Amino acid sequence: LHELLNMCKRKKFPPGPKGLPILGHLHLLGKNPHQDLQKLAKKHGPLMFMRLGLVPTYVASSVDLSEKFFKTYGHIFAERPHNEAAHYVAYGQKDLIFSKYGPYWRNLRKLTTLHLLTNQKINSFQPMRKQQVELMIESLKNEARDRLVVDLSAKVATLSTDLTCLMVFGKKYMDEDLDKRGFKAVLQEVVHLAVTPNLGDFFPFLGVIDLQGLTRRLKDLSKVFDEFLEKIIDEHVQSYDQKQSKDFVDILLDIMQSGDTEFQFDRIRIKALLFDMLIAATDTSSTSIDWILTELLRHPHVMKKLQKELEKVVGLERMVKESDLENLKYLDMVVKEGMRLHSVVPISQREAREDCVVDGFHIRKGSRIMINNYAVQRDPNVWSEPEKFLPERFVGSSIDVRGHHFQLLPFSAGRRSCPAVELGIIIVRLAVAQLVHCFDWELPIDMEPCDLNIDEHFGLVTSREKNLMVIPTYRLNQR
Ligand code: HEM
Repeated sequence: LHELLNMCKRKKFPPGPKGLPILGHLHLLGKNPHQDLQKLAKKHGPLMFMRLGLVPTYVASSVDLSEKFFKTYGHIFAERPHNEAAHYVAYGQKDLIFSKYGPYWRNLRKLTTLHLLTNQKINSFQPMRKQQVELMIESLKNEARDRLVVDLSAKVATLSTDLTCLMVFGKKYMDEDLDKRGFKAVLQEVVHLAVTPNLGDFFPFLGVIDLQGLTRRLKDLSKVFDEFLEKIIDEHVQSYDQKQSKDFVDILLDIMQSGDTEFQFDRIRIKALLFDMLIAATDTSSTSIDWILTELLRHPHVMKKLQKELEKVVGLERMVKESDLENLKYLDMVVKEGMRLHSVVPISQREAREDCVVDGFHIRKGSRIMINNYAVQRDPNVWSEPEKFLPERFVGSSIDVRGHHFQLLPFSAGRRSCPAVELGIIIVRLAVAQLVHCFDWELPIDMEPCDLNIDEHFGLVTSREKNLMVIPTYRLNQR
């Protein structure tokens, strides 16, 4: 406390770039803020102070600081920053992703991990995953026969949406089901709006004025979504007794009807959680798969080595099964290395719940913290040749993606990290293994591996800017 009082008096801020009046440092952040912040950190140091509009912001870019913010002082930095959009789309933040840190969030997180994301539940969806991955392979096989250039990003996105819908709702939703704009389009617009920098987030007094018209669009979209979720819940209530296997809606209805929760759990809260599952599960998985395949295409010798491992463990007579995954050690390294170079959530944002001192610098309650996972995963002090795709760096290493190693953060770490790591990892490994095992992949004519574009598009998840276009050739022995 004594140290804190002294700090307050001296107001010692970490170094940082020079800011402008009013805007602060907002003008320094371009379309890929994680890359801009990494460059600035090289100049100003691993802990920087900036002002985004009126919001004091601390940017952490080293492994040491990621451990401090996620773990050592994790209880102080467990809050998500104010987000205008979340208020409208996530039922007044009654969901898990955007809810305020505290007993309500804790109960909801417990409910999610104890009832929806258990190993037993994840295993119960194994036949469904098998079937959906096989459908994707079957459709690619047809295109391979005609030597077509396929939009692999779109295929993987469809797979991911279908897997999510079947797990959460028990059935697939087609484009026209949600609204005339289409299911995927509406989902994407919600996700887009949820991360569009809203002036109200940086200049709270502008929130009410709604200069960008975002609030209008958000209200409109949340209404479309709400009607859709209402319909789904009604359908589930009607077909309640005839169900063999339970999807997430059935499980949540069970919990609501049992009345066993330590907190009020009603229809609004069910809808809020369903909303979360849709936006948290879909693009994260498909984008991770997309990036890993991109790196494999850019590094044909790694692709070959992975195919050799698959030939040895699985053989060319059949497709990959989930039970093979634990024996695919090189696959595990390829997945980790792809996720290290392309974190789909490159910046974890938090808000300080109390005053705190980190590395001798005073951080005031309410300040924003940006942990630049992208910079941490390329920190030259812990990663040699950090810009290179080298799966072999994980040979003999115990580093994994579960949030205990603060240099590798694809699912983030600490209290607000991903509660679905096990599920996410299974989906990513299975899809990558199956695609690499079943096909040889070529780039369209005249394109060398090194020409393959790796430009990023920052959003709620950071994806490839352009879809991945490739030519598959089926490689398993046909019976
Ligand atoms: C490869 C797939 C996935 C990746 C890479 C991923 C990544 C992440 C990351 C990085 C975060 C934390 C963001 C932060 O630090 O602020 C997160 C949070 C979250 N994820 Fe995932 N995720 C994946 C799949 C899933 C799936 C399949 C689900 C649900 C079925 C899910 C549900 C959630 C939820 C609910 C949160 C918020 C937790 C909270 O605030 O307490 N994720 N995810």
